[in-house]
Amino acid sequence: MNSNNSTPTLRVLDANANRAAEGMRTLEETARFLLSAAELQFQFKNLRHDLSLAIARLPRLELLASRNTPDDIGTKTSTPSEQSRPDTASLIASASSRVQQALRCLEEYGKSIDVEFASQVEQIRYRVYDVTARLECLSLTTDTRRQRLASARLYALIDAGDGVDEMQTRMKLLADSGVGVIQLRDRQLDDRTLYERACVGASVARELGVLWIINDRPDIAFAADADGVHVGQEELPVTAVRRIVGAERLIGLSTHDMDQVQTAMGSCADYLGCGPTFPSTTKQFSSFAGCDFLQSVSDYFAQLEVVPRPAFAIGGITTDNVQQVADAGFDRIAVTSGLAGDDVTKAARVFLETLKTNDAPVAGR
Ligand SMILES: Cc1ncc(COP(=O)(O)OP(=O)(O)O)c(N)n1
Ligand SMILES: Cc1ncsc1CCOP(=O)(O)O
Ligand SMILES: [Mg+2]
Repeated sequence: MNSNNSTPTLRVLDANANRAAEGMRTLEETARFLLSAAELQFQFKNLRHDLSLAIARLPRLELLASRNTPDDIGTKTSTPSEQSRPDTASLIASASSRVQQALRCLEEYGKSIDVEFASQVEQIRYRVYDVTARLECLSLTTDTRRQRLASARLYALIDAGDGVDEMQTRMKLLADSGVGVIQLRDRQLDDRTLYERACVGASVARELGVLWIINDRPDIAFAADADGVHVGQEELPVTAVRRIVGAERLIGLSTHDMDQVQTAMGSCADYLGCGPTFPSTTKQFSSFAGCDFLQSVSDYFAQLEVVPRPAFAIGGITTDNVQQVADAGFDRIAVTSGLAGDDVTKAARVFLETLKTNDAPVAGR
């Protein structure tokens, strides 16, 4: 091919090499900063590197000389969907499709210039299929966790019970009764047993379709592939917890006053525990934030311009006093003993019915 004939081909190659590299960089940054997916980030980095090696086979000077951006009619056209990127999953899907299309163009047009170049690009394209699918799956799982959290009204805290079977039976009963989130809170277990129970619970929770949260221990939540971790004000700060558990897992944070709630709203916590509301048989307290605190949280959330985080009232909540929680504007609760008795199904029904009939402005929507 003489140089005049090859100029349009080189323009296609130049434009698509840039498009593919830009798209890969977008996906790499998404893996790194939004999803904390180190292995996928590494894969995209390798792909970018291998693409540059393949491009290096093309005549660089001629490629640059063929570039004519001002006259490129394609730079002036964009579709409405290019202007809006609603969520991470759509951003990934759109960047993946751009990269794949660009690689296909490189492959087809590259054949006329260098067959080995086309074959290297083909291999890169296959790897891109795999890595982008994994990234998209990861982001969809992440979004699903937050969506499931947003629709949860009942959150149960359990200990590990007398054995795996008992824990599993309890989890099933809770899930069947309408509980959306279950937390493993057991301060008696050694680390090894806690980890093993966390692993079993993670797989049981997946089957039951409930979220599985580990109390206090981001390391165990991550290692056991739980859905998240819950931490208190005296434990690791949520920024440090986020570094351990990654972007896709949920982080819950306990709050006891309005300063803590406001700080939490500026943090990367996914949900709040608000309390203690009433005296509890599960944990001793010398003072109580009470329903006044819950009411202040509801009032504060109602005047926010941003969407508040889901907030669960906690501490001594029973079927006898849950109406007071609802009256304070909450429609989410986290409960241990109130869902540990013989008739869990009945208690859960009363809780859900009381919270549902709440007409007051609701915290966390
Ligand atoms: C949903 C939820 N809210 C609050 C807590 C309490 O956490 P913390 O203050 O760290 O106290 P301990 O549970 O660690 O004793 C919670 N666990 N879950
Ligand atoms: C862990 C915790 N943090 C505040 S209250 C509480 C205990 C919740 O259990 P219960 O519902 O039995 O009071
Ligand atoms: Mg704690």
